[in-house]
Amino acid sequence: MKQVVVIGSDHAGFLMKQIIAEKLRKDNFEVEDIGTDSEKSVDFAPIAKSVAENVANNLDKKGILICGTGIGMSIMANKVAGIRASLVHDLFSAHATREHNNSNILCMGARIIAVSMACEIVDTWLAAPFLKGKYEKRLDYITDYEKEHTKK
Ligand SMILES: O=C(CO)[C@H](O)[C@H](O)[C@H](O)COP(=O)(O)O
Repeated sequence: MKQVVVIGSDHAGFLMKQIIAEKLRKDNFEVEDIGTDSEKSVDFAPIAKSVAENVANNLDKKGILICGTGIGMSIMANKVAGIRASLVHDLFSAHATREHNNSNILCMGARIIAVSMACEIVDTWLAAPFLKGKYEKRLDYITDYEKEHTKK
């Protein structure tokens, strides 16, 4: 079965999102593009919320969020229980946040890195495995916190 990647951006990340979505389709991923659909100015938070809730409702999926810096997207996405969104602009972090944090959403800033670097980061992040073991125990603390504080 194809790995599903849910992708979203605001206006600042739109062009990078289009290139990454196309690249992922060529690489045989199933891409769910939730917008935005132009460079017209839009708010980042509803898009981040939509991608994060989509991934949280099906943890087999992974998400990618792109805005100018990736910061606003990561702040919003990490409010959703079950989401571990990582702001990444280098290959070491792309690999490490999968191995150590079981990151399920990748956030990037289109005003910070070139598209070629973003594509390399996406490849690295999608390919890296979660190492489990001691890293799983550390994440359990966050999951327990979410369970205690999430309204039912
Ligand atoms: O939300 C952001 C910062 O965390 C993103 O970088 C946005 O893309 C940015 O703020 C958009 O800025 P603009 O002046 O509205 O183009």
